[in-house]
Amino acid sequence: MSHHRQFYINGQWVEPKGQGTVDVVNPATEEAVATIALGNHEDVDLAVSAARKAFESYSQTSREERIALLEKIISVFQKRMGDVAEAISQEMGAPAKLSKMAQAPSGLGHFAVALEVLKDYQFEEQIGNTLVVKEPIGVCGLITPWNWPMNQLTCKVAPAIATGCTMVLKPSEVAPLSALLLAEILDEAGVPAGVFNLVNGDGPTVGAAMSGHRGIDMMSFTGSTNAGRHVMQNGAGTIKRVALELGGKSANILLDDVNFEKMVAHGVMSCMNNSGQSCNAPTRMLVPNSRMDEVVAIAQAVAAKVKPGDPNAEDTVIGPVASKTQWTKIQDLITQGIEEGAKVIAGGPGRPEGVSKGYYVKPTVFANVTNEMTVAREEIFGPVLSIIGYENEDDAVRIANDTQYGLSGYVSSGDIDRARNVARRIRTGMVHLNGAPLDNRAPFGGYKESGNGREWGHHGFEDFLEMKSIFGYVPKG
Ligand SMILES: NC(=O)c1ccc[n+]([C@@H]2O[C@H](COP(=O)([O-])OP(=O)(O)OC[C@H]3O[C@@H](n4cnc5c(N)ncnc54)[C@H](O)[C@@H]3O)[C@@H](O)[C@H]2O)c1
Repeated sequence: MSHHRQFYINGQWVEPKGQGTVDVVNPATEEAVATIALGNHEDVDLAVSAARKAFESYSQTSREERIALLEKIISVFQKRMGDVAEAISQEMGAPAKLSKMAQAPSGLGHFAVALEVLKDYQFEEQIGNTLVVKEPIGVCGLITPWNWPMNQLTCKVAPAIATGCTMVLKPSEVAPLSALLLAEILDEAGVPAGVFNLVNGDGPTVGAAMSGHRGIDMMSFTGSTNAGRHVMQNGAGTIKRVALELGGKSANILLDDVNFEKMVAHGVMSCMNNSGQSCNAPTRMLVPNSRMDEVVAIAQAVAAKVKPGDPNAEDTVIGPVASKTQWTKIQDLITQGIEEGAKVIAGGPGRPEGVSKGYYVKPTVFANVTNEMTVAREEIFGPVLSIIGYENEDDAVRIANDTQYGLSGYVSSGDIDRARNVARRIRTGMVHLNGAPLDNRAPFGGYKESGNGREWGHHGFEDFLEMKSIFGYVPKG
């Protein structure tokens, strides 16, 4: 990648107007692996102008033309999979195996799904003598986080391209390498100039300039609930659509008839995966009070085997967390958990034994947590699990729903009907039954302060489309 300090605007790599720079730090080594430029409002203006101009023609392209374009993007992306995986590990510390098997493929997956959806998406609907048409919303502002960097980028970029929108992307300044690679991929695939534009920068400068921009019709934001609030506030002036995918504190309810050995282990591992840096991670494990001792013993044994290690080592299960800021925030929350009376049954504060470099966190499990404690309420975004006891099924549902968040939920039971029943009572945008995996053709998103948009699959097209009713459009013949 030779374009670290440049932005991709109107089909070209250009010098930034903003004067600032920031280092991209590999969290495993604490060493800078690249330096990127930080843009300003002038860079945003240039990118928005390019996107507005391109919208005139790109919004008029046919379904077939966009299908051909997505096919080309997929073939170039496949060629660059190795580079993508490597960039992700460098910028945010995911183990090489996770980058290769999950992080990079999830990015490609959204292009593949968008292609399939586009092939027979219903852009028009006849209602009596009215034709309802769904049209591209216009220029989209895309802002993404660092935790699943390529996945977050493509679940926005792919539907935007598929629906005929043009866009300005600001990726996370912590992990911008995936986005620079994506720009190279889209350029090689022949995406028309101005359809996709990339400006690097920080949230309060570039992110805010985008959110408030008159030339941007819609913002699609993924990140923390706090930053999402800013985007919504800044977007209010122009009444633009603001689609938000925000934080979570998802409950994992283990009903009393599960195989505890299996599902406690699954719950611990799902929480620790990606060093706990997934918005939908099952960070609150809800178990019957009567089984607490058994659960603690299993969780302790499982967590003890999760050794954080060098992302490049083949057997590494979890790497470091993404940044020093993140490491410090996690340490503070672990300390607060202890101060508030939660019992540490694995991990705890400080770096893992024998580690002196890198932003490594000990996989930490708290037991005897009450849902009022900070570790049960705040999104920690690290390998930290809180185990909370409940009295009965109603109590479990009450605790699961007693949170500002509503992203995901997890329910396990030996009786699938019981699990399905409980799933319907959980106020979240997604629920996993008995450890079922995600499905990238189904909507991903949250209730409450976890957001208001839905990404992935054909539902993910909707944020990028406007609806127009054409009355008197009498069907012919
Ligand atoms: N619901 C989801 O789909 C989903 C997926 C992944 C991550 N997340 C959430 O993302 C967060 C972790 O990512 P993060 O630390 O990068 O989050 P963050 O909110 O700090 O940053 C996310 C993005 O927002 C930008 N930003 C920050 N302040 C802004 C502002 N005032 N205006 C506009 N943009 C601004 C950042 O530069 C970055 O690009 C967690 O809360 C996690 O739950 C949610």
